Amino acid sequence: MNCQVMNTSSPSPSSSSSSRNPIPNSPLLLRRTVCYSLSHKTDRCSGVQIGGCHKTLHLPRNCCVARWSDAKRPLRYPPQASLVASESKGVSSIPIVGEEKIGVLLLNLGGPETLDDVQPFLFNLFADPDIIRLPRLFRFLQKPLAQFISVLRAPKSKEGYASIGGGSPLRKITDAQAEELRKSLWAKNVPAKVYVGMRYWHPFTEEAIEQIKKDGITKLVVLPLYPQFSISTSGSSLRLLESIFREDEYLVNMEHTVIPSWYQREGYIKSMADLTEKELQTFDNPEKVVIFFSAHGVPLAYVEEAGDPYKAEMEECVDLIMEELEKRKITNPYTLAYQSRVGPVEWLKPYTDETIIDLGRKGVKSLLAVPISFVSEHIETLEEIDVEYKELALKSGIEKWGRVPALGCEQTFISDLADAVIESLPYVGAMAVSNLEARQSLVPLGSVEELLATYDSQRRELPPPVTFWEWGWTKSAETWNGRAAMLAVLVLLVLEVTTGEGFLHQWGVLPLFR
Ligand SMILES: C=CC1=C(C)c2cc3[nH]c(cc4nc(cc5[nH]c(cc1n2)c(C)c5CCC(=O)O)C(CCC(=O)O)=C4C)c(C)c3C=C
Ligand SMILES: [Fe+2]
Repeated sequence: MNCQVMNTSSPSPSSSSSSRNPIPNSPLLLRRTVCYSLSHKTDRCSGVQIGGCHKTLHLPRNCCVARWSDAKRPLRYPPQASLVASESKGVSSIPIVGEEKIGVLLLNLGGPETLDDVQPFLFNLFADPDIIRLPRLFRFLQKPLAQFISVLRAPKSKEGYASIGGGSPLRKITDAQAEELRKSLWAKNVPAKVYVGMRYWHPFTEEAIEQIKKDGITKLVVLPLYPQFSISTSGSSLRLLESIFREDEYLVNMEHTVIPSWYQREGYIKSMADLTEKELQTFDNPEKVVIFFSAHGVPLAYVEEAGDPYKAEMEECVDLIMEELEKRKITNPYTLAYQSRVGPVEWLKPYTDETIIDLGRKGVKSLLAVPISFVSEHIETLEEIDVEYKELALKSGIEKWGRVPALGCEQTFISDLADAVIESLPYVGAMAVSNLEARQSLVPLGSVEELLATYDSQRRELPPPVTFWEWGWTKSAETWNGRAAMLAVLVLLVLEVTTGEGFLHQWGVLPLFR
């Protein structure tokens, strides 16, 4: 990990080119061009489009949209001397530029810090309606269901966390990133305080917001630490923020903007290419290595039914990294697959495990895994990729396995995040910048409410991505077993709630409110 992990208390301040060579028969071959239709088509839509264009995003008329290149014009801030709080003097009061107090809120997932945290962490995760969205009629079952699934999943998850040292490194890494971002902003003459708000574990988003209020922040930039946008990650955190903002007079009046995704930023792409290039050099024949992008999956329905831009952003992100590598005369074969699926429903394909086996079968001997959906080391890089997928690859005939580290506090990356924050400042509180043609992200920069209105506005039901048990020998049998199990448990839960008797009452899970 390239972070100097700090023990800060929290919330802490803080195109296709013919020379490129995708794997033969890889699904990526058919999905080279990311296409999205707005009221104006963008350049990217002029490429070859095979395999179906993903959903149209309908933007609200007054949607706040920023153009990175526009926003790159230098911003005029008062010189360092006019700052009220000077970092070097160790003054702990909040930095003020003019009358404004600038804050940056980093949103992240959070992870259990000890094995005892695992089950309650899982409860928080499964209680999130953006992870399990129950039919309206069954919404009242969200918490008992979350309790049930978390208790059942905890032993398996605990094993994983035990194998990476007894807890998730996420908090420490995110705190360190926050501190580096703060330093970078100050170095660029933008004195801002940086906060960390986690979705499912400490420091919770609510805690960060309390601190932001206490500090009297007047302008807030919300920056999810996920390069690509998904309903299940950034979307979920923004949904939570929306509800917190709506109920609070201070927050309603505080100006803010959101940077919903930033996978297309030059600094991020260059940093990913740098790390990949470096790691390729550890192989005997670097040019023969297959670059294997592995992204965290989401259930297919998120993309196909709810309009999640995640898959499109992921594919475009891979394209951009490969384009950058190509500029450096690196034209290795590459592919993209999705990992970490949970439960019986269909997730984004191709799956990482199946793709590894397939590549082995095709005679690939060297593989470099690139985790691409997350910027910190976490359980899915340290355990799933480094241990499980490596083992699978070696069994499948792959002889040399490598893995690109997560970005962590890599300097170019952090500096670019600071630039993203600075470029977004003119849009804090701004409305109705409607240059759609210039829009470079599939999800526009904007305020929380506007942003959430651009996708998933109907919040349709999503099939639960998890089930309680699986058996059977075929995928289809597992699917139906899972659905039957789900239905059975729902019926049991309904009976419990209506009769006041049953196994959840025996375990003390119900009633929820005593
Ligand atoms: C972009 C990243 C992520 C997406 C998309 C995502 C969707 C998603 N995740 C689950 C279920 C679980 N995720 C778990 C851990 C976890 N997830 C991400 C990132 C994304 N999740 C990270 C970084 C982590 C690890 C945090 C850490 O502690 O290091 C877990 C818990 C671990 C386990 O038991 O496997 C679950 C469960 C779903 C269902 C989902 C989409 C709907
Ligand atoms: Fe996850």
